[in-house]
Amino acid sequence: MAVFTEVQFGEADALVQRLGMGALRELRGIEGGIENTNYFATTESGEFVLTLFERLSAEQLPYYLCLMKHLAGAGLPVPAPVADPAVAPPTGHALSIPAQAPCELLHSVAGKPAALVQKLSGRSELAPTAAHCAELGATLARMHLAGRDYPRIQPNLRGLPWWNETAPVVLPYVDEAQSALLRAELAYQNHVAESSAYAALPRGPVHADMFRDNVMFATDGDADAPPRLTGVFDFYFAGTDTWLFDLAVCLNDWAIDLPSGRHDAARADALLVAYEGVRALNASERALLPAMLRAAALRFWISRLWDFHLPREASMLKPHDPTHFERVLRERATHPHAIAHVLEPVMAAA
Ligand SMILES: Nc1ncnc2c1ncn2[C@@H]1O[C@H](COP(=O)(O)OP(=O)(O)OP(=O)(O)O)[C@@H](O)[C@H]1O
Ligand SMILES: N[C@@H](CCO)C(=O)O
Repeated sequence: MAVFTEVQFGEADALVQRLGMGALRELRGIEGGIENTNYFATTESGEFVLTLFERLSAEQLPYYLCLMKHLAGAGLPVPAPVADPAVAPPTGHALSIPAQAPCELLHSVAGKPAALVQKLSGRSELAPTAAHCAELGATLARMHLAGRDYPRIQPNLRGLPWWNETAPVVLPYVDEAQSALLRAELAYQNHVAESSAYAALPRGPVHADMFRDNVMFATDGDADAPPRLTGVFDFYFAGTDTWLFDLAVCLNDWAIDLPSGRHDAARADALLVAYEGVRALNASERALLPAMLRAAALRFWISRLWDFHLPREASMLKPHDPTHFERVLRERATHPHAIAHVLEPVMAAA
């Protein structure tokens, strides 16, 4: 559980009242999450999540908050951030808006930038079936398409430049074999990023962290009804990147045998078929999927090593296990064609 910054009831109350949500009834620190401070806030008008951003700056945040608003407006199950009625939304094209311009979705609490978003109904499914993966795949593709007319651009701040910068910081903490793997994979990913096939990949705003614990499914249906995805949250690692990287992050988390790190073919197949039911992968994407699965494993191996060995103070914090993504990366690098068995049925269905 992570509450890095304690919020006084009175300060949260003042915020929700100013935003027109009525008086605050309850404020509860949230277990889970390692990046930001999160509280459930129940007010007279409903349930919300109050997030205080611990690392992201007020200049970076409008990209994420406006993206959530954009996707929610396009009908995606994404929590809409609550706007401050006293702050006028900026006018003109998003690219012409200075980063320091006031953002109606961004507030300040306990000296930190903060947002208030709708609380999603449902719960995360930590043991997903092929049916959950199909819901996820279709939603991911719809999100990619809905992001095409999102005008803001901000790089994925946990992309290749961050891996290059952070690897030397974590290398002193790993053993020789791990160090060799990390350095070799980084060299490979730098090489892939320079290729013309990589330059040709379609891109746009991507979530880049759509793990099982960032997605909700309905709990109100009968037990035999197919699962229904009710929400995607935690967009604070989003950025402009390739759609394929986003898909690879999802495959590595949703369609995997957790103990071994191997692909689960039935779940990977369901996820890809559903994704392609909304948007077909092109030839460059098919060719680079094995490389992006490795990239996605490397990204989370590095960030977990970083969080594990260089932790921050938090009153409630459980860092994730870095060795999981080391295992996934070894598996993807040793069996780059494992995903081909999954792509074949997708190709046949297309
Ligand atoms: N909009 C929301 N609706 C319902 N629950 C939410 C919402 N946002 C966050 N939560 C709850 O808060 C918990 C922590 O949130 P989150 O995953 O965003 O934490 P974080 O520290 O920002 O991110 P990370 O997953 O990167 O560690 C989630 O597991 C979920 O239970
Ligand atoms: N989803 C990430 C944590 C937040 O970035 C992980 O599992 O390492």
